[in-house]
Amino acid sequence: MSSGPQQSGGDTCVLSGSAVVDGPERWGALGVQGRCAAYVLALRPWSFSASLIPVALGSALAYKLEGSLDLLVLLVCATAVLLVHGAGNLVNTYYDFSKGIDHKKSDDRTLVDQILTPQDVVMFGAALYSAGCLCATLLYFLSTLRLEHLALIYFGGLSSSFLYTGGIGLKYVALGDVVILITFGPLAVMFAHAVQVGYLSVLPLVYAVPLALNTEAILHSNNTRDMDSDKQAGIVTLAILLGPALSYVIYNLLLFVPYLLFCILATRYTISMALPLLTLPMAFPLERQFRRQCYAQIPQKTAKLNLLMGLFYVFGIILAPQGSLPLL
Ligand SMILES: CC(C)=CCC/C(C)=C/CC/C(C)=C/CC/C(C)=C/COP(=O)(O)OP(=O)(O)O
Ligand SMILES: Cc1cc(O)c2ccccc2c1O
Repeated sequence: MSSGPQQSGGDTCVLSGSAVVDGPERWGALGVQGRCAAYVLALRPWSFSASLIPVALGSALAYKLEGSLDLLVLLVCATAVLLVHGAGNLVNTYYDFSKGIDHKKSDDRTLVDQILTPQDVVMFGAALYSAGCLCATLLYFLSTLRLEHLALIYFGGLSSSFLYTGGIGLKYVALGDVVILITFGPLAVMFAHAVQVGYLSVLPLVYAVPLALNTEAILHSNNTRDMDSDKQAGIVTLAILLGPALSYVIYNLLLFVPYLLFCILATRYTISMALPLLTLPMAFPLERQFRRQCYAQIPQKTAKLNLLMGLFYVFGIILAPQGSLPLL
């Protein structure tokens, strides 16, 4: 684990480093337990709330607006989405390593530090995709959603998770942000809603907007932090195209526009929509850290904010008086 001071933008940033790495000898010495921990950490579980919250949001909407909530369907749906997300993270680990993008100082050093072999990562990713497909099959039997609709959304999510870095590698041509905005927002929310109510609806897409923007803030801070090494590796991200100053503007928009939307919802519809505003005090230190270019832990801290903001958003929907939520 790296820790120490980093001079940046005239301020000193304290680096607390990634939680993943201790060195291959240590993992080897830990035996089966150590290998299991290596597999779990390779998934980068700190990011999982980004896919679980949209599932909670879609299910809360189904419960509140249609009165439908099946806990088993919710559990299987959350597992499917988590498995596809985890597999996407592994595909990202594999391709970033094979293209020489991950290095000794990267957030993800599973392959760089030989904690796992590329073969391990490929096998693990394939196992997660297979388990995800099993869950989708189970959902077909548990939900009344038509097969073609279920397959369309599920395989849309699965192919996005692969194509983010695999195949054409959308992340490498500055399209990663679009993939994240769509998959972690509208797609996952619509999926969770559709398996509960049994049909596709545009309403969850609209409710997904504030959450999707905040989730994209996680990725954008990640890409801003990695700007120099990504440039050296010859890939193009939105952060590289924009540069540090505009990237800061975009980060602020992604961080604060959702709060503006919650203010509008709270004043025009129901006060319970003001609940996510309770996380505003967590957003200001992130803005300051970004401005000082202390990027080290911003993605993880933004993910924490995303989890809390998302939870308050879901509670806000559940607590809203009947008939008070906008139906478009
Ligand atoms: C609707 C269904 C069934 C599923 C949706 C499930 C989801 C949310 C899938 C998205 C999977 C996906 C695109 C994963 C990629 C995650 C990601 C942004 C990894 C980070 O990549 P880097 O930008 O390389 O970050 P690092 O620098 O930390 O490696
Ligand atoms: C690993 C990782 C890293 C990220 O920066 C993410 C950002 C948004 C959503 C998911 C992410 C993720 O899984």
